[in-house]
Amino acid sequence: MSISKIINTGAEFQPFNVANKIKTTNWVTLFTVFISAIYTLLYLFILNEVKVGLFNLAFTISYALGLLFMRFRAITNAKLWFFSVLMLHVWVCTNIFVSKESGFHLFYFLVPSGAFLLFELDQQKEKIALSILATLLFFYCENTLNPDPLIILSSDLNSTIYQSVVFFIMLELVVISAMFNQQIGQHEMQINKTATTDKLTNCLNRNYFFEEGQKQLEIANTNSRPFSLILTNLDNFKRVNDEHGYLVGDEYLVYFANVINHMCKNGEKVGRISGEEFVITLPEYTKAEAEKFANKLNLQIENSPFISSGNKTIFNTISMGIAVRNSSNTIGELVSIADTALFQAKSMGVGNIDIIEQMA
Ligand SMILES: Nc1nc2c(ncn2[C@@H]2O[C@H](COP(=O)(O)OP(=O)(O)OP(=O)(O)O)[C@@H](O)[C@H]2O)c(=O)[nH]1
Repeated sequence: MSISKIINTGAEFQPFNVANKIKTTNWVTLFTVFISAIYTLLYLFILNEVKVGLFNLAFTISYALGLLFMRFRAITNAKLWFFSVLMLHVWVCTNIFVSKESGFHLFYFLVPSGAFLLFELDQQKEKIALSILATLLFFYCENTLNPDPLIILSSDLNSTIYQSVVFFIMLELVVISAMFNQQIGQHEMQINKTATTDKLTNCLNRNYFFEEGQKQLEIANTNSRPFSLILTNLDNFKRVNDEHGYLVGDEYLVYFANVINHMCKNGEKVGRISGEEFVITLPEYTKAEAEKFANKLNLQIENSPFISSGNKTIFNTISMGIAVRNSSNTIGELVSIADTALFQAKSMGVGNIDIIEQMA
């Protein structure tokens, strides 16, 4: 089983934020299995303490069992299991295997930050309960002498183990912080995408298109450069839905958006401003160039029928209205002019283009 498969255990088909936390939990679990395995090897092969080594191996396996909970989608239980095993393990190390001089109980410091990283935002009870429990256990271990440890360590070995504990805590803190940063970054990207993009076609959504289009238009207005805009409308799209079903209609919209996007290589912005209406900004395009672009798009759609995933062939046409900037417009005004042109194109039948050039 590959590492990425283990990391993704239980995350399949989960919403983005839940999947993120599951993957992080699986990472932390794997990392802890790795650290615990190192101590198992230390007990078995350096200290020659077979009984303690086997005990520690049982804890190492117990951490890994958390992945089984994930596999069966018991997500909260998997997280609670992880922290329970961790706290019990630290307690056994400090109070049975060796003594507090080893510093094993410092691992309790990781519990609050780990709990806040791994549990969901609304799982306050779990986070607070685990943090309080870890604090209490830390003070219990700190103030309890273990007069009869299973392994009596020299002060040098105690010091080595103490330093290894501090090292692993630092390492885990770095890993936890890096994951935290990554989670925040991914969430920001996701929020940004949702706020700006049309989910079906990946074109700009209506609001963001108007923002971006306005920026482009202001540059053109300031520098008195050509600027055109095309409003496209699929002809008789209702019939596509009615004849082939809504899902095929969706596929057609994605196909249409891809055709437009493939033609846009010079900073044009493509937005989906309503169900079957797309709008394209054409910075630096004169009237003739905009017309050429529209004709090319028209031909592309008319000459290449769309074949759906269920092998349905759809021939369709588009109508377009073009607005050409000739004075200081807002993007809203240009879309509205293009809409008038589109209305005129539609009134002539299907597959037509009409163009309105603003007088200066
Ligand atoms: N599949 C799918 N259909 C959509 C979506 N958004 C809008 N529609 C459909 O688009 C169709 C638009 O219908 P109309 O406004 O009558 O347009 P039309 O059939 O293209 O007619 P004309 O524009 O006059 O050529 C309706 O059937 C809507 O349900 C979408 O996201 N997916």
